[in-house]
Amino acid sequence: MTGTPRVAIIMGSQSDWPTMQRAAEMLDKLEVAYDARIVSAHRTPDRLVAFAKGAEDEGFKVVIAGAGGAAHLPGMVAAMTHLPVLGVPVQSRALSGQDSLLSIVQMPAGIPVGTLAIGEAGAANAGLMAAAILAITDPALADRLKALRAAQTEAVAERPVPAT
Ligand SMILES: Nc1c(C(=O)O)ncn1[C@@H]1O[C@H](COP(=O)(O)O)[C@@H](O)[C@H]1O
Repeated sequence: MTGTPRVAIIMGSQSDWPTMQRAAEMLDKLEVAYDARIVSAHRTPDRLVAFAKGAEDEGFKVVIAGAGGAAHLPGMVAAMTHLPVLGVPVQSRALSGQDSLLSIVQMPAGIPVGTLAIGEAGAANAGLMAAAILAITDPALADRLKALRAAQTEAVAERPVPAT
């Protein structure tokens, strides 16, 4: 997707990309430019601070942050930017993503993270949510969002195909 990226997709590790790719695919479908980066509160704290403090100046309007386990990334980014931050709990092996979910969703009042569902569905919905936020001031994108939803509705059969 060309154009200045309006959405930043950040993730704590390369291992999160198969999940976070669902957000990227949704934004591709909706023709929304994004930039995907690996940023970790734990392993690359300086990169985290530089990203979060500079995100607005870079032209981003929404941040999607995915992390697993002790998922401090979304909350730490939210602490350092006024941009809306959408958190995606990546499914962890040890605790199936319950740890990721709880560490992202339980923010103290004053620093919000819009938390999505665990795993790929959450990542896809984060892409949709980011697009919906941008669509408030972008009528062409709003039309593309409506068309995508209509196509999704159209694709649902009224009756199930008999099991073989
Ligand atoms: N939760 C975080 C953060 C963070 O919150 O900053 N940085 C990495 N991680 C997570 O560690 C998990 C395991 O990472 P590795 O697969 O690299 O060992 C990943 O799901 C990542 O998001």
